[in-house]
Amino acid sequence: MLKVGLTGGIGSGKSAVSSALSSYGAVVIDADAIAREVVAPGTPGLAEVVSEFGDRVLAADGSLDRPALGAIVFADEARLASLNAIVHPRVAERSGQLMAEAEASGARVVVYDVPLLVENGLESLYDVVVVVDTPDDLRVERVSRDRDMPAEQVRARIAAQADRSTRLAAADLVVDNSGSREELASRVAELWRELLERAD
Ligand SMILES: CC(C)(COP(=O)(O)OP(=O)(O)OC[C@H]1O[C@@H](n2cnc3c(N)ncnc32)[C@H](O)[C@@H]1O)[C@@H](O)C(=O)NCCC(=O)NCCS
Ligand SMILES: Nc1ncnc2c1ncn2[C@@H]1O[C@H](COP(=O)(O)OP(=O)(O)OP(=O)(O)O)[C@@H](O)[C@H]1O
Repeated sequence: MLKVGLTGGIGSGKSAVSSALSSYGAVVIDADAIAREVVAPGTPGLAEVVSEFGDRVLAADGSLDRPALGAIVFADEARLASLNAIVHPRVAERSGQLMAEAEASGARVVVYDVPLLVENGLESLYDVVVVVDTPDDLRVERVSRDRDMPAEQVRARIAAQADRSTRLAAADLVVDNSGSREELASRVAELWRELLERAD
């Protein structure tokens, strides 16, 4: 099984790439989705987050108030490090389980979609590291256009992540997403051919 680490900063287009790879037949594991599961209502992860940050990060229904927590941690490096220390080990454990399940199921290519691959030094866990590369300004424009997130909050997250050259230095393959969605689709088709060759 070929293990692919797919990374890129906020709004680079990882989800678009991983959903196309999934339609070609890759098994996709999504770190952002796992990071939500491990702090779902009733989990020890959520209890730990509340004990660290207080009730102000709980919504009225008892779930995590993600915008409230985001506003705290992306304005303060030390607070972000505390959150990461709670969430990341749980994400690592769960994604390791899912990776093992993919292997047992006979998957040929598994793609781990993870924004913080470079930041967390995870390169050696993968046979191939794919970086989705999109200029910062375009990422700010796309995310603030498509999601309910003001441009300055997107910039705060960019500032909390590896810079472009650091991320590119870790790449075995790069997918340029500075063009249209159609251009991205044809680049992902090429990427899939390349991954299949490497899986043989
Ligand atoms: C702070 C939280 C609650 C904000 O939630 P929100 O729904 O607004 O964002 P979401 O989780 O969908 O993340 C969107 C994007 O923000 C960026 N981002 C998220 N967490 C981090 C982080 N710790 N460091 C840098 N960038 C981050 C990533 O590009 C991610 O794709 C949430 O991001 C979180 O719990 N982060 C810590 C866990 C984490 O590192 N997740 C990333 C993958 S493991
Ligand atoms: N080539 C493109 N042209 C225009 N919009 C795009 C293009 N590629 C992606 N987008 C849009 O940009 C936004 C960010 O893309 P996507 O959600 O795939 O990024 P991501 O890397 O998964 O982000 P995150 O790190 O926040 O999870 C989405 O709203 C998506 O629809």
